Amino acid sequence: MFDAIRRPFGYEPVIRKEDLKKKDSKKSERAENWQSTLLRIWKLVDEHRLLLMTVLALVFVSSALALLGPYLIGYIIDEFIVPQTFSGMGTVIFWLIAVYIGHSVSLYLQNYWMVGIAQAVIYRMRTRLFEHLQRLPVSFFDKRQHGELMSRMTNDIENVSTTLNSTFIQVFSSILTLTGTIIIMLWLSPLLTVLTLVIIPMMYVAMQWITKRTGRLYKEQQQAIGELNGLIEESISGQKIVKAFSQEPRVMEEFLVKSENLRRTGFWAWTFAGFIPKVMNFLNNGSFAIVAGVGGILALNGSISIGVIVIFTEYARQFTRPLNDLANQFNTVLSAIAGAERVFSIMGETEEKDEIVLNVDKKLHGMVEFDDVSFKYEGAEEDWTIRNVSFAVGVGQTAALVGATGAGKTTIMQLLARFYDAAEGQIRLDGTPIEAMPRETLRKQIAFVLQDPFLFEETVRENIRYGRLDASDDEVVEAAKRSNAHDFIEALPFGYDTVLKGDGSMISQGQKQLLSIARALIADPVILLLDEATSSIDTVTELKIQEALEHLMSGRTSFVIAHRLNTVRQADLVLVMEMGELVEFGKQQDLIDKGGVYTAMLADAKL
Ligand SMILES: Nc1ncnc2c1ncn2[C@@H]1O[C@H](COP(=O)(O)OP(=O)(O)OP(=O)(O)O)[C@@H](O)[C@H]1O
Repeated sequence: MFDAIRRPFGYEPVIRKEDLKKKDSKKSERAENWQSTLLRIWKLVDEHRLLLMTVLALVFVSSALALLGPYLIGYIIDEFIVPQTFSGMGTVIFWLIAVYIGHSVSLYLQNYWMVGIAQAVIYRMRTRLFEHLQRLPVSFFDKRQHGELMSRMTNDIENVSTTLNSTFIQVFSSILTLTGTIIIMLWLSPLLTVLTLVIIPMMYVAMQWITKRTGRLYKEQQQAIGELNGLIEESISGQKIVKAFSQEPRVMEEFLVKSENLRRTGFWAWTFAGFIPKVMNFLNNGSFAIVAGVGGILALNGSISIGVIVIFTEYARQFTRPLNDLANQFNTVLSAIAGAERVFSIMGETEEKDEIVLNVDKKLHGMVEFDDVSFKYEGAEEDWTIRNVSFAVGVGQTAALVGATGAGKTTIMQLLARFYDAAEGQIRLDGTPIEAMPRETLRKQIAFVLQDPFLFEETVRENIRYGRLDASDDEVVEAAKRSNAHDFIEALPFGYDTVLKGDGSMISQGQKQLLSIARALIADPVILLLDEATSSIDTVTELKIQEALEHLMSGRTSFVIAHRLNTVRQADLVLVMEMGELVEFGKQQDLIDKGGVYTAMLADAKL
């Protein structure tokens, strides 16, 4: 595992046989996606058609001027310098200067407008991706590392941005310059043209060899970056857990493995990419030597002029430069297309949609019914996570969910909030199936108070207001008072304006709970989903939380994942879960009288 440390420069090719097989089997799929990815990028760019046409016209002008420059130099040599007659040379030099100035101005303008188009396109892409992420179901986030998604939002979009900013113009101008150069060269000397073009097949073979490797390596490198970012993100956000379990060496070990993987893929990707200009330069110089040598002999014969040799050597240089550019840009384009492909694939993920939507404008009261509900998480090994669960909780009642860990208590709550949809059966709120309600309507009726509530890096005030964004400052304070959070908030350095850093790590677990109760209070939901804290909180805070919860729960239908006997005692109903099934359901006293699973749990002191 620590090979990377022992063998810091022990580079070896990363392409293993099994990887080759894996990638090859995906080849056809990749090619298909490429076309549609390019088409989708094009559609975004095409929205700026007029400006794009202007840019293309300017590229045309600048390419033509780039060809005209060397031609005028050759003309000056042949017409004025060789015959030593200088009259009229000033005018041609004036035009030569004008050509170069025109060339620069058109380059500047095309760049200015293209960057404008590129930034607008990237802005839209980023916004659409982010909007789409907001609408994706919870199950989508279950399957992906946060770092990987971050990488889509940042690296991949950035790669597309680079390509659009500069590569697009370069590719187009390279193609124009190449075509123009070949036409003028053929017109001046077909023989020298053939000699100049001899290098093209060589370049092609070299390019093929290199790009075959770099494309694959770039993809591997992007993947390695995503994995490493994921690990870094996890280890920073879970930093306390890492420390609490003294897992620093393991995290370091994992980091080293992933970092080593990135070093290896990065090394080979950049090494192969770095070959391209070197090989091109070598071939370029060879071609230059051939043109100069053979051109010299032809000039001695008198079959061509000195000016033509100068034009050819200039063109030979200008000729390989666009080829060089094309080769260089190839990698950027490859990684941009691969990035765009990944971005579009996320955009292609199915959003949470409200299919059969009834307009629920009546005031909801909070009667919850589960009717033979079964559900299984995607990729879960068991047949069912929740199986044939049926129960009814009346308006304003409190139901305590009890059961061993993994029994399915949280899943029941997540199904009720429609984070996931039941596979079978029906969940109803006030008699209306929840699938028939817009998710937003449903979720506005529900508030969560979790064990470890998520707080944003915002002021205390805004964290509470998160429950209902249009709540006034007075309402925020009122909610804080009713949830016993007001006193501790007032004692914070800036009171309600104190910014909570790093997910509220500066306040205690109990205080976090109080804030989350205030947030739920301000949302004024019909249904409450609570996960009772298991962590030990000091008695005073515990009492404050209890009191705040009583305020919060009064008059609302509440589901509590109960960890304390006292909570179950106070509940109207108890749901006993065992391996995804509702094994007992009823009043606590009735369950005790029955002497079943719940009684056994009490006897085993599981509560
Ligand atoms: N996102 C998920 N993807 C796949 N399986 C999951 C997912 N979330 C939970 N599970 C599995 O579903 C089962 C029920 O989990 P659930 O969280 O509902 O249990 P729980 O009773 O709330 O447990 P706990 O008291 O530990 O919170 C468990 O086996 C769990 O591993």
